Amino acid sequence: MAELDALRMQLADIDRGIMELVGKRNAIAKIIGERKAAAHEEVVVPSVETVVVKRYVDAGATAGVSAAAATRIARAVIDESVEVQGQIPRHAEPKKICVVGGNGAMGRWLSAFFAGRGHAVSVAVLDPANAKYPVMTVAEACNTAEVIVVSTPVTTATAVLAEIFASKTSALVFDILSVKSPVAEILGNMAGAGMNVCSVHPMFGPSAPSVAGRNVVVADCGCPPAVEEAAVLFSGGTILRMPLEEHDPAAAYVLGLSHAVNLAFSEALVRSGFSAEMLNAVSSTTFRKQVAVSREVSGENAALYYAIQRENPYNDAAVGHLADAVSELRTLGKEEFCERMAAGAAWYQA
Ligand SMILES: O=C(O)C(=O)C[C@]1(C(=O)O)C=C[C@@H](O)C=C1
Repeated sequence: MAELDALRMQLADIDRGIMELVGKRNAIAKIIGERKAAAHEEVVVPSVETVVVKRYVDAGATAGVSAAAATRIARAVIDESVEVQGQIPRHAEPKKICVVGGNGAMGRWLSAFFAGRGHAVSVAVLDPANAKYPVMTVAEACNTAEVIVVSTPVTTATAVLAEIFASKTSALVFDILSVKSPVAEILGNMAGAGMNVCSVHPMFGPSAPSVAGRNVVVADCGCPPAVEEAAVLFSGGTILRMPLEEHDPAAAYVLGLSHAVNLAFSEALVRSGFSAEMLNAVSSTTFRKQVAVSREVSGENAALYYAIQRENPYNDAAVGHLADAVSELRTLGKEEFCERMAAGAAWYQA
């Protein structure tokens, strides 16, 4: 026992040393982050990350650490420096920004995010008593705000955009909907009428600690300068510029399909009659990973997830591929099964 205790104390010393080193690494990452913030550069640099991961794997090989563990450790320290860099305030030219729907989960996230960057944030909300920022109406925002963010559910976004359209405001206007088809026409009409409008989709939820390392789609609906103006507001994130019509076909896979897989997985578990406790006790590696994702998905905003399944017209095809693939899996011969598995592996490699 005494021997084990002594060995554990040695490990404790090493663990503290590792944390000290990670802290030193964070401090350097912070300085790099400050330089990036000043230059409005993205936090994540994938080419550098590849070099860093390789460095860990190579050093691990010399030190007797498996490549898998070295990769996980590399990812953990890189993710940590991305979060550190994400907390660094980015000083943009301060703007008067009104978040319509500022009491919703993403509305609150955006309000805090913009306020944290020194912008003057106001909100247009149905329940002013619960607002955390000064409240104004959409009409007032059209007269006074420099940026109007439509962060309402898809069901009300068109009416809000119509009111903004009618005002002919000169403000930068964008929505943050997960599905763009229902608003594509009005956004195009607004741009056609010379308004400063684009469409943004932060590819993360309201629990994100910062925009660093997270994808933000900034879609062009006919006014390219609006895309650049909106991109600056999200500087530090990984900005993906695309034409608006390309958003929903891709979102059908990165949102619709991946949600459907996880919802169906949870549904199958509910139908199984087994308890979570029982299956977790016998879990395999794949089951454990899948449960972690599906469990998180099952706790998300159901109304939003319903809209993502139903409002994107491209979803049917994406989820249709899933339904076909699952039903065919049950009858495929061995050879075809192996071919399809190989085709899947090749798709990821490409
Ligand atoms: O080299 C940088 O630019 C860093 O910010 C450091 C670092 C790292 O932790 O190694 C972090 C984030 C980048 O994506 C790449 C590398």
